[in-house]
Amino acid sequence: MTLNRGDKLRYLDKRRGSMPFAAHHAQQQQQHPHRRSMPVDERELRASLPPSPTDGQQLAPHLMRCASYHPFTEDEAQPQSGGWASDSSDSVISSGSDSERGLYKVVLLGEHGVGKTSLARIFGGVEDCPEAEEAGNTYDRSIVVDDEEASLVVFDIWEQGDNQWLQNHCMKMGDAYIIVYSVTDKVSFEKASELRIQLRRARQAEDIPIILVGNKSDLVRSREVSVEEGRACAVVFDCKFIETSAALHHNVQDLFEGIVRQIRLRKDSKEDNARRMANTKRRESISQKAKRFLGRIVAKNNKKMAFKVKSKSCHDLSVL
Ligand SMILES: Nc1nc2c(ncn2[C@@H]2O[C@H](COP(=O)(O)OP(=O)(O)OP(=O)(O)O)[C@@H](O)[C@H]2O)c(=O)[nH]1
Repeated sequence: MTLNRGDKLRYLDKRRGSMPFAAHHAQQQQQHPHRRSMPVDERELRASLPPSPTDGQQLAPHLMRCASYHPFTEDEAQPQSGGWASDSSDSVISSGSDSERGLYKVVLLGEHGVGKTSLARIFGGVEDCPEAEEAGNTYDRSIVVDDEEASLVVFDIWEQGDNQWLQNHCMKMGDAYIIVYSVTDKVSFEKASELRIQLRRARQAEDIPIILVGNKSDLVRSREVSVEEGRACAVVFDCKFIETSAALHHNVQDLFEGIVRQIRLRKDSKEDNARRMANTKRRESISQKAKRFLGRIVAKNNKKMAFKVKSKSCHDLSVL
């Protein structure tokens, strides 16, 4: 959706229904769409974070309803109960970050017209709804991936141009990022690389899940970016890669499931590392420490090998 500059923020006060991916679409249409409200301006957007998830009412075997978000008004300096209210009345407020509570913020980045909104609307299940144009720019829902529920809030608020505050905010707020380009537009592909660099700068020490998405793969005749170029870019920028077609709903579900898997894999490996470090520190002798040190040097020399392995795995969204 191409909006005039400023439109995206202006739309933030609108409400958005949550519905399923295509496979469940017909079934979901009969159910009540879940709605959420968004902040009206920058002040409220700032105040609105972080929300907390509380509810997951079953909508379909694969997709579930997610908690509603209520932005704070000026008079509400901090929400009494965490800023989220579930559709059911029994909101439970817990301490800890959103990601600790299993709510993940996924931010879409990319040039104008590459298909960010189309992908987000498919995720939100509202692409064919008459209210889609009226709706806001965030899409929240819970999805079941590998038999485990995860709640995602997908933010389609990125704006190219000179809204520095919004851009900085986008770069900092995400638990995961989807950088979209159009395979029919080389400039958008180059922009995707720039965005990856910007993101790396903004989140230097962090290992955030990022998926590079080549959208519009259905437009075969006007393709300007090959699959190989996309994959090579993902390897260089150390992120995952997938081609999608929002028009055909191709790979869109895999994309959002993939982002959940990438988030989980990092979370698991962080926990494993912490556990391993604690154990190692306790037991490690000097000779073992020396071995580990040498191991690291050898690993550095094997970078070329690592590159090859990575290029094979960058399209596999279920591994690190
Ligand atoms: N053929 C084809 N068209 C697509 C696809 N995805 C999006 N489009 C079309 O491309 C145009 C732009 O799509 P949007 O989803 O609005 O793109 P956007 O990135 O949100 O654009 P901005 O809101 O301007 O940043 C629309 O006309 C879409 O229908 C796709 O996979 N295939």
